[in-house]
Amino acid sequence: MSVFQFGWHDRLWFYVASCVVFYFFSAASILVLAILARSRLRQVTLWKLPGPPSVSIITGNFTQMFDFDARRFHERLRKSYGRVIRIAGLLGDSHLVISDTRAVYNILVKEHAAFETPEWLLASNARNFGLSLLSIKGPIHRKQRKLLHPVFSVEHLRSLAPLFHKVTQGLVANLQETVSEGPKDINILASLEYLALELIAQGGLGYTFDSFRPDREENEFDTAIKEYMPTVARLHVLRMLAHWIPNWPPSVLRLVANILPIPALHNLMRISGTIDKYTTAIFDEKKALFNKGDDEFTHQLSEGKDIISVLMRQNLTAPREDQLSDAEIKGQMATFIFAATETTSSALARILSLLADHQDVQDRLRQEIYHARESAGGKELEYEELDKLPYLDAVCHETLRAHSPATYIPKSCREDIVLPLAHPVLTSDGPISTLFVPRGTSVLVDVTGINRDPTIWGADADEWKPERFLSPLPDSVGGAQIPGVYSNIVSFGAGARSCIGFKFALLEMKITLSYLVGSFRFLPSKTEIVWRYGGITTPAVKGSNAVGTAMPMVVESI
Ligand code: HEM
Repeated sequence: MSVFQFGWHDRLWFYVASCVVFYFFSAASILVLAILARSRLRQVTLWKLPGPPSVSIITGNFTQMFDFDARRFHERLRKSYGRVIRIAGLLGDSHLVISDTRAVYNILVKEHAAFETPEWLLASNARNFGLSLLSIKGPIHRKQRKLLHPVFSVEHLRSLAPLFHKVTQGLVANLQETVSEGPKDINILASLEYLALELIAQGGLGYTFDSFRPDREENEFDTAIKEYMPTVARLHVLRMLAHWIPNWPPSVLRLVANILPIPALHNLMRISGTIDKYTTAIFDEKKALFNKGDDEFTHQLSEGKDIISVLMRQNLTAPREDQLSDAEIKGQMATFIFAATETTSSALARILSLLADHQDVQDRLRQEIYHARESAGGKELEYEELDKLPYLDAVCHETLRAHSPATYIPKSCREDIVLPLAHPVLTSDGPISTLFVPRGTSVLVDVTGINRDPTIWGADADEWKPERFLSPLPDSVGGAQIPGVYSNIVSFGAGARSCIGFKFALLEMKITLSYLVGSFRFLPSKTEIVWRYGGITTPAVKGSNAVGTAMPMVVESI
């Protein structure tokens, strides 16, 4: 006989409970399906646009689009489907990839309020960096931008140039020591990452990570910076759900995330914990100095000229409604470190890699730098002197054009809108000259698509040719009216959300190149590298599965 005895009333209860559960889940599924069907039907016009076939009912084209090796797929998209492309997202959602200049001008500049940063990206940035430019929108974003704008001005950057020189000299001394016994194959990316980190730490925060101290070893913060972009790239699909996650305290979220069997998520939790620990410590130290008065503040490493110090002073005198809270200032600190490090080190790595492959360009650049130094009486080149070097400028401009660190700028359409197009698009119903974008549609502005459009730049658009920027550009470039804070290219975005640090990045790149190319010869390594996509395009050793990135290169002192 069974141990359990069920009477008729138990069976009745069991039957009723099963019915309730069954009907509840059926109703919930029907509701979810109805919501999904409604949102997919709103996008019905987008189905007629050119685009690749979806490869999965659940993830659409996402695995092809956001994979580490996605660069070949991106190129195929551009070459095969044109300037307005529909790709499939999660559960049949339609995403647009756009490189039509008129449409992009409207997205980034004219209608920027309708095309905001996607909610999932704002929410994910808020969790990792706190309340900063990268995690807010609307009037608060405008308020932060207004207060931050002057500290990124040319006038202020000019005052930071001596600090940039000093930090870069630290890198040169370090490299001289490494190659003192002859040419050596080293991971130059690691040096560039330390440099970018140290420049934003000293110039942005008035803090030092002692990056070039001879006995310095990689610490948890260096690892966090290096692994952040590749880790979030691995979590792309999960991050798209970030804004649905409840607003629990970070410790609770970390606990829950660590229970889930997703190693990249555990890594992200470790990274965001490390960011918070370090930025809180740096902020607290700075705030204590600030409260002691101006004398203490100007005795910082940066003499109080760093971006956050200037911001804290400005904040004190700003009208109350424009002032930033402590949490907002701390958020900017974390944001600057992450926005400035991986992007500029990747851009510099790309330039050195191209210079190693084009020794003639490297020689010509070196001659220009030597000549300028001679004319300056052997002194360090001032901001204006560096800015005026035409070949150095051409090398930077052309590299950022042909190899933009950010391939796409993600936006989300917040209201039904009709975008004008510079070029008609052939849909399955025939050609269209305007594009209807329904509310809720995700849009990827294709930076590389515009930067390399052959109808704008000519048949050699895919080639890296710094000379391009030494003579007047073809009329097609001016005629295309390319939106961009950096002339004629979209690599730093455009409009209200364009890169606030673009002049900082250019100054950093030019000072670094003037020292490195002036002191060393760069030659290709025998170890093959590949450029991996992951939000920012970064180099890695071919075949390596390491999360972090690397770029071996032979460096010779001259
Ligand atoms: C080569 C280097 C860099 C590249 C290619 C780059 C590119 C970009 C791009 C494409 C955007 C997004 C525009 C948009 O969403 O519409 C952006 C935003 C941003 N960048 Fe940069 N960036 C670089 C360096 C820097 C540096 C050095 C800093 C800080 C010192 C910085 C700080 C920021 C910030 C704070 C934002 C958010 C602006 C906002 O939402 O208002 N970036 N950057």
